[in-house]
Amino acid sequence: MDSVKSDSLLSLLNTFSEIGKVQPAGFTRKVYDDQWIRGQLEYADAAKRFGLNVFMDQMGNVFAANTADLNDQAVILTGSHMDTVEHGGLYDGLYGDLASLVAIGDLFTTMGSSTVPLVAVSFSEEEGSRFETTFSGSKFATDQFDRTNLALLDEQGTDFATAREAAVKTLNDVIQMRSQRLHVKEYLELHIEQGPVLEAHGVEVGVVSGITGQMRLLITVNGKANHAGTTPMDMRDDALQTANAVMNSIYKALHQFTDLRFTIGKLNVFPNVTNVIPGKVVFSLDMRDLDQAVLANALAQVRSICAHRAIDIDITTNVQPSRMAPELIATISQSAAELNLSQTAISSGAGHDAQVISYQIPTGMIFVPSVGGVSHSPREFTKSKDLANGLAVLSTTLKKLAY
Ligand SMILES: NC(=O)NC(NC(N)=O)C(=O)[O-]
Ligand SMILES: [Zn+2]
Ligand SMILES: [Zn+2]
Repeated sequence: MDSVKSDSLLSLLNTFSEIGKVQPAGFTRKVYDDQWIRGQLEYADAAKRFGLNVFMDQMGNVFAANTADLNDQAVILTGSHMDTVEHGGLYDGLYGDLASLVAIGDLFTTMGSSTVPLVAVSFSEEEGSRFETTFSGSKFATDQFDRTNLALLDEQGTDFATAREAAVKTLNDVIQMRSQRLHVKEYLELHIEQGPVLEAHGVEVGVVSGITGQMRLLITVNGKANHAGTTPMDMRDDALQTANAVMNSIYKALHQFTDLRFTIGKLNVFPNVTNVIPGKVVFSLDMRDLDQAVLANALAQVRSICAHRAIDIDITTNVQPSRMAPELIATISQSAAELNLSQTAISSGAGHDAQVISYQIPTGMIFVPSVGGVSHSPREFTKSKDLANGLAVLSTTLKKLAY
């Protein structure tokens, strides 16, 4: 595999190792914040250096095409997301984001225009780390975005619409707006595995077969805030005590499922003061399974645990499991074989833009190993050799599909 491509990728990753860097370690680029804007601008600059044609949409998704003249043509789209979780790693999203750009830029430099136009994309948001909505970039690009999400507030009380407008305006000073939706024929996404399977089996490339369904709930337990010293124990309505009982029942009930993965990862206590009985508790519940019926059953159990109490359940994410397109699985697999890389079929327990896009457009995904299976952590790491392998598979696949 040629080193020019992987050198460009490593040098771009190096540039981005300053964008959104936080102390003591890791990266935080939440959608529309200053570091996110910096990232999208840097992405656009890199795309221009490759001679690609850069444009954006109203959501702040940034695109780079290998032709200036797209019109209505069906294109092949490839990319990932610019946003991170709070204190995330360098590679989640950004790897596929930058590798797509390098792959298309390099093919354009060495082979010129393609028969089917190639477009790289840096999606605005996938993680749901600023607002309680996920995949808003890829959903917008495929007309699946629910506009009621524009009213969602972040923790500082800024709404989605206002944050978006300001960021998009800044980007639009240097990136041209294209209001016409792209006509996408096929979508490809390269991503780190974020789990331990490839490394454990000593396999270089994962050809993704499907992506788990995902349901995220916000559960609000209501009680009555009152004085910690004067309110007798049998006369209080302590929201945290109720939440604690409910969480324990949820752990117990959901542990009965065989494959379900569930996490209570967020807990907010109000007013969160030592000498005040908690008046309200909000906690998250993230549930994943490849079988939608299992998720529906788990949800029913959670609802029954919460019934007859002052509890509200808000479903903030509900994405169906998805299958990658057989013909793209075959092409990716063939590319890996031609490059003499070891490969395996793998399903994804993480959600991806590829997931929501696959509901509408034939989609394929490529994974490379994550050291120690660590992700959503500053300790996330993928070796340069594996980064280069993934890029080579993506590039070979794009060449087969578009030239
Ligand atoms: N690739 C990801 O880390 N995705 C994450 N984010 C979404 N939106 O699924 C997740 O939680 O799995
Ligand atoms: Zn992630
Ligand atoms: Zn990701």
